Amino acid sequence: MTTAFAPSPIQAALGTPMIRIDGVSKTYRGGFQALKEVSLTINRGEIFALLGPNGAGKTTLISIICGLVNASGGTVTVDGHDNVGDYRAARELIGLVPQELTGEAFSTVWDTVRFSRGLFGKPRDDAYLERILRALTLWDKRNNRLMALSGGMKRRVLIAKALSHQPQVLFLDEPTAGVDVELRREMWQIVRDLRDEGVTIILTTHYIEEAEEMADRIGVIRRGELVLVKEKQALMRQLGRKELTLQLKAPLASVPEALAPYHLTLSEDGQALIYRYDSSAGNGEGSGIAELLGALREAGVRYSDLHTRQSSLEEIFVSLVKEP
Ligand SMILES: Nc1ncnc2c1ncn2[C@@H]1O[C@H](COP(=O)(O)OP(=O)(O)OP(=O)(O)O)[C@@H](O)[C@H]1O
Repeated sequence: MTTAFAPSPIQAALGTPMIRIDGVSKTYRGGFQALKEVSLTINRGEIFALLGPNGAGKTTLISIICGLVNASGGTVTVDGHDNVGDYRAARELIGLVPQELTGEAFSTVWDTVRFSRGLFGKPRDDAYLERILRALTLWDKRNNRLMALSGGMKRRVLIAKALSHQPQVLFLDEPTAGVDVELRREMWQIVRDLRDEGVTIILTTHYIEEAEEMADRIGVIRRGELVLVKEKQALMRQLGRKELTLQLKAPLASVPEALAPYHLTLSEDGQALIYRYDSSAGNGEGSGIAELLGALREAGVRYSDLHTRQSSLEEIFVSLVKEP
């Protein structure tokens, strides 16, 4: 899908700040503090994934940026427009993809997207709407009523609606919650295509795999605080651990004393030894693997196979958000 979505000038400014969140706090009526002094800059053309356990404050933050919830303190600008003082200009730059389609069951796909565009006061542009429907493979369904669409098609209508007014920033709230693996991959491709056109993407997700697969940067929220913001690659390099698994030729009852310095773990069935090491070390020097293999030989432990694995973002995430 080439240049279906975004107005082209965006491309020129990739990497410059698009959203600035400065000291944003939120205390709900009743006194619950859902956000504490959150500051964050999101750049044009990046995919930013916001992770955090249930109730961490993700939806609150997104709702504040989109102007749906008032912050108790702090400021948000979208492409330089204050999202309170200059609400209309800021909101016009944003497309929001909610989790579920509500309401318009009897409307057709075409009417739905046209209506959404109209809500932003944008002039009618059927050629643009045709392009987005074609890009989302909804064109053949344009005269179908929403209630007659499959779950996957409905998800695409949500994206088409959010894109109908040509936003430069797209928020996706749990974009693939409850969808099957095939559709999930399809949605990921759609999001990447949007990013490639210069649309800035912010997504919340519970699927760590989704962030691992797509995000350029990751922010982790925990109890209303932004506890970490990092490039995904750097995060995985820094916090990741590598694991070497050795499949043994004969099972062991326990790890031999001579191998104690390597802090090996023996699998429950005694058939495999697992060695964990820092992923910033290579496979050679520094990782201790050469020494370990030598020590295994000396201890008479023979193995039939070995493989390495990098810890996933999921493991990193769990270690970051676990309660102290
Ligand atoms: N309108 C409200 N009034 C009072 N408390 C609220 C309100 N909305 C949210 N909260 C509370 O604020 C906290 C953050 O909620 P929020 O919906 O932002 O979390 P979340 O990270 O999006 O969670 P989830 O992953 O479950 O969607 C929660 O403890 C929630 O109970």
